[in-house]
Amino acid sequence: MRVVFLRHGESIWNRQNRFTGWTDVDLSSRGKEEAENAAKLLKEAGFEFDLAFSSLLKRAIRTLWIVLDEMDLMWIPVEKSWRLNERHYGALQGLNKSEMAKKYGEKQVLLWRRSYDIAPPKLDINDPSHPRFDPRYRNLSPEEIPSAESLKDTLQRTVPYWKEKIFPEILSGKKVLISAHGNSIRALIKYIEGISDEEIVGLNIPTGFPLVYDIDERGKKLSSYYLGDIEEIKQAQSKVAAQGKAIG
Ligand SMILES: O=C(O)[C@@H](CO)OP(=O)(O)O
Repeated sequence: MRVVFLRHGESIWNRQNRFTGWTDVDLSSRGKEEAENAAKLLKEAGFEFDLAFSSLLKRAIRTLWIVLDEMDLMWIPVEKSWRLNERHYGALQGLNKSEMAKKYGEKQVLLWRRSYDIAPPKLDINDPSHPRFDPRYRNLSPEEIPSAESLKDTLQRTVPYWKEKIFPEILSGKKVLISAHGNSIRALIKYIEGISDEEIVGLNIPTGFPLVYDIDERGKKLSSYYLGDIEEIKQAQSKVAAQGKAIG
């Protein structure tokens, strides 16, 4: 059994190196090209899909639209859920990662960005950008609506969705594509691979490269690989890691 994860193409705030989280920022023009390229890679490798999942954020949705359009698969069912959203970056949303590293140190920024159980400072509950004011989250209970999330919090909402909605479809033989975000994908991979809390710090997902997982009937990893040029992918991963450096 197989599933493909795709982190959305570069967003406007990725380009500006700002913490994004649940802020609904669109793709940059480069991000759109990355999505087109992802579709090309999938087509060239002979992939087909019966069903797709995405978050409720337009950078993942538009990436999926572009991929499905390029693959002539716009007709397949798509299920969107807040559970696949990026982790909520709390009060850091909108701030520049490199400037935060200058102000608080690279170590602190690494803890905020990549540690398993440290959550960033909370977004004020009365801040107009708080998700409780956003109609797309109106069906969530107050306990489900975050003001900030650690990777652990993100895992606690993505894994139940994987178990209840996504994995049963894969088990029934469907070919599934998941368009999501750096940290919602990290959370799912942590679960699928059984990566330790310490090791997860080193995992960075680049934008726009399809990530293929072959899994067993328990949903655990057999093997995984990216589609695309290995050197380009490594470079893109290092670039993501370096966004927390105090340079520039
Ligand atoms: O800002 C964000 O929402 C995420 C993804 O772009 O960033 P990071 O890689 O720092 O977790």
